[in-house]
Amino acid sequence: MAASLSLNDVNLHFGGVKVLQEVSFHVEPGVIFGLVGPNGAGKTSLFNCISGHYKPSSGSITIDGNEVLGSAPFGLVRLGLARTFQHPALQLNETVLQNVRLGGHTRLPGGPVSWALRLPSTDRAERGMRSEALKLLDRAGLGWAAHLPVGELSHGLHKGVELWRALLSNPSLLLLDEPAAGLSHTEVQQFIQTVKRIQTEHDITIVIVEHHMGLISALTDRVVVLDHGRKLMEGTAAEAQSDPRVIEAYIGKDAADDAA
Ligand SMILES: Nc1ncnc2c1ncn2[C@@H]1O[C@H](COP(=O)(O)OP(=O)(O)OP(=O)(O)O)[C@@H](O)[C@H]1O
Repeated sequence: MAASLSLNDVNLHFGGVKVLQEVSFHVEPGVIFGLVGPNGAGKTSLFNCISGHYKPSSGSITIDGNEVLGSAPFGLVRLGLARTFQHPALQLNETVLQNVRLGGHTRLPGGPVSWALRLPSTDRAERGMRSEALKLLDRAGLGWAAHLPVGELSHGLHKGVELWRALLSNPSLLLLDEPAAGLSHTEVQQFIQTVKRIQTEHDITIVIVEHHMGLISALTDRVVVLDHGRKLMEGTAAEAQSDPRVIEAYIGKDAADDAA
C-alpha cells in the first residue's frame, strides 16, 4: 500500500557546514513528488536522510506516521522503502537477473542458518523470487537481457536494472535519484512512460530528484524546490518554473532581473 512521507524541521550538519536547514514537507500516499533545485542544494543529502544513509542532526522523518529518523537502511527496506542512486551501484559481472533478484532479498523468509543449510523451503523461496524477477523483466521488455552480464549493457539499461531491482522489494515508497541523468531524449521519454505504468500497476508513492524539468513536469503532482539546504517553495512543477525565487536560484539575481 502506498505510504505517506513527512519531514519536519530536518537539519543536517557536517561539522560547521549546514547542508539542510529546517526542511519540512508532506507527501501524500500514491502521488509522484519532485525534489528539485540547483547543484549542491542538498537534494541527494535529503534522500540520504530519508533512506537512513545519513543521520540528520535534528528533526523528524515519518513514513506512514512511524518515526524513521536514524533508522538503518536495511530496516527501512523492510518497512517498504526502496531507492535508486545517482550512480547505479550494480554488480557488473553478474547477470541482469541476478542483480534484480537482489532487490527481493528482504522479502525472503528464514535467517542465515536456514540459508546455510539450504533447507527445501529456502530453495523454493529462492526459485519463486527468481521467477518474480524474470516476470518483472519480461513486463519491462528486458527479458532478452536477463542472462547477460550487466557490464555489457548501456548506461540507460543500467538505470532500468536499478529501477526494477528496487521494485522487486515491493516498496510502498520509492525514491529515484536523478533517474534521467545521462539518458538520451528517447530514453527519457521511455522512462516517463515506465514510471507512469509503475504508478498504475503498483500501489506506490514515488519521490524523484531530477534536474530534467521536462520529466518533472510530465510526472509529478507537486514539487519542493531546495536551495542552499533550505526549502524555497512548494507547488506544482509549472508554479515552480515561473516562481521568481526559483528562477533567481537557478540563474542568479542579476540574470533574473535582466530577464524580468
Ligand atoms: N558526507 C558529506 N560530508 C560533507 N559535506 C557533504 C556530504 N554530503 C553532502 N555534502 C555537502 O552537502 C551539499 C549538498 O550536496 P548534495 O549532493 O546533497 O546536493 P544536490 O542538491 O544533490 O546536488 P546535485 O544536484 O549536484 O547532485 C554540498 O555542498 C555537499 O558538498
